[in-house]
Amino acid sequence: MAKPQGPHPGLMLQNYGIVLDAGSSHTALYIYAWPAEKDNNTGRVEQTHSCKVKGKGISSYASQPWKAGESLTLCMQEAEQKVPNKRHHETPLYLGATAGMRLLNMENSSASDKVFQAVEKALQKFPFSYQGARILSGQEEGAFGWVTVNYLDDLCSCCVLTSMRFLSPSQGLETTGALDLGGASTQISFVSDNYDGSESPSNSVTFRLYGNDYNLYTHSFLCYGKDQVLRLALAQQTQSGPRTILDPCFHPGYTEIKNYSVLYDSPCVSGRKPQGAPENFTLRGNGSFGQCQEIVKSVFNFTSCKYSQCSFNGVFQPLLQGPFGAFSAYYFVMNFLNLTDTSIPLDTVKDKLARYCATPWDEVSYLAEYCFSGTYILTLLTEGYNFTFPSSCVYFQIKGSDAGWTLGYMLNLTNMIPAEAPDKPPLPHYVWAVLPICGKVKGQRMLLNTVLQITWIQGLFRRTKAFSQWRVHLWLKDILSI
Ligand SMILES: O=P(O)(O)OP(=O)(O)OP(=O)(O)OC[C@H]1O[C@@H](n2cnc3c(O)ncnc32)[C@H](O)[C@@H]1O
Ligand SMILES: [Ca+2]
Repeated sequence: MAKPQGPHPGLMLQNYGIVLDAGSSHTALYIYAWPAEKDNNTGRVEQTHSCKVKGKGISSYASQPWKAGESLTLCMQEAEQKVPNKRHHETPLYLGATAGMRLLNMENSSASDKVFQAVEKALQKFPFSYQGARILSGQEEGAFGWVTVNYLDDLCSCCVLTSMRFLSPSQGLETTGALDLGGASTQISFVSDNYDGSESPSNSVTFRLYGNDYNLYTHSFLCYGKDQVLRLALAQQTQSGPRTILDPCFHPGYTEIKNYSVLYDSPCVSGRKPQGAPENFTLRGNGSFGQCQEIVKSVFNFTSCKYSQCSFNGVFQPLLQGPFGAFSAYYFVMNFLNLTDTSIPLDTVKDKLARYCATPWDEVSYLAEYCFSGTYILTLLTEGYNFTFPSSCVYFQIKGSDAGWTLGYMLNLTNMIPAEAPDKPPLPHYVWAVLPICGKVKGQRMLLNTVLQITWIQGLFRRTKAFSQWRVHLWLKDILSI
């Protein structure tokens, strides 16, 4: 007699979840799917589709809020096509806004409310199970980015660190830090063995792993995303209200007329607008990496630190402990500049960047900001966070599914982080590049048992209503096969 056949794998019932990442520079929609038939949602979550919303981020529609809602329509229609009809009503739909809306809310909270009303109205027209739109705190953005990176956790499958990640004699696993560089803010999140969270509780997310308490350190620097930091650097150079500046972060021969009001129209710089400045100034590039780095350094404050150690601006940061996955603009910029090659030492990276910055504008001719952005990233990593290449490991995502806070956010809100070890690899394989060299990782290694389970997220999360229900079971890939 023929054996009864199970369902064809292609016909397996899937559950879906949709998250809209309303960033400062643009909005992106992500669809995630996981097998519906698994008990307790233990199947692996995969990103099945993404859609980049045309136009700028929703915070740019402050003066025409209805357009913020309209801007989402095409991607939402695409989502309607991609999620099977019969799953629409059960598919949760979330929108999380980050630094652009944080800034708008600081500047004009009623404008921010109107944008949210317009967005809600637009999203509720679709047949999904709408679960709300809100601004994420910087800590949430950092912590969910970290959850995503560690959930994906395919980080080292293609790089030299594979064996290093399982170094401990007791077969422990080291978690992976997360570095996110957006347009308006930047996040750093990692677990450091010698950090118990007491020195700076606002940077601490405490969680319990198999009977042991661990602390995630996370900090979000508002105004230190790459677009806002460019404003900070330009504000630095226009304090006397000049008509022309010679900017070393732009290519020789580059010229642009900049409007003072537009430049200073952001809470990151608005308090510093020079009195009596003319309407416009002319920015002329002179392409000097060294001088550019001096300007970029001047937007960091290294003078005050009331803790045992700080990154910058008086913000506590424990001893770095890697590896780290760097995504968003870290990847866009370093990939564009061809600087993700694992074998390039830091000095060579600097030489290459110096040559790029010095390239005349008529030989580059588009995308003027990469000299500035590359210089900012190197300065942020080495001077801001104190990465000591080549003794630290930073990986730039170079392909595969998108890393970011959205997956971690959805896993949390749907109580979906699996309670059992995954039975297949997570999202399609990540490929990461190492910059510049993966060497000895500083600090002790975190020792975990064969199964890593995050249960209660306490500390910061316990203090916020959104997290009062947080119960996470995070199983990291490969652990059972160690
Ligand atoms: O996190 P926040 O600060 O809210 O901002 P965001 O979410 O909009 O920020 P992104 O990571 O999407 O983008 C960061 C920067 O990279 C730029 N960027 C976004 N997508 C890009 C791409 O595909 N190629 C090159 N640059 C990109 C974008 O203009 C921003 O300056
Ligand atoms: Ca972002």
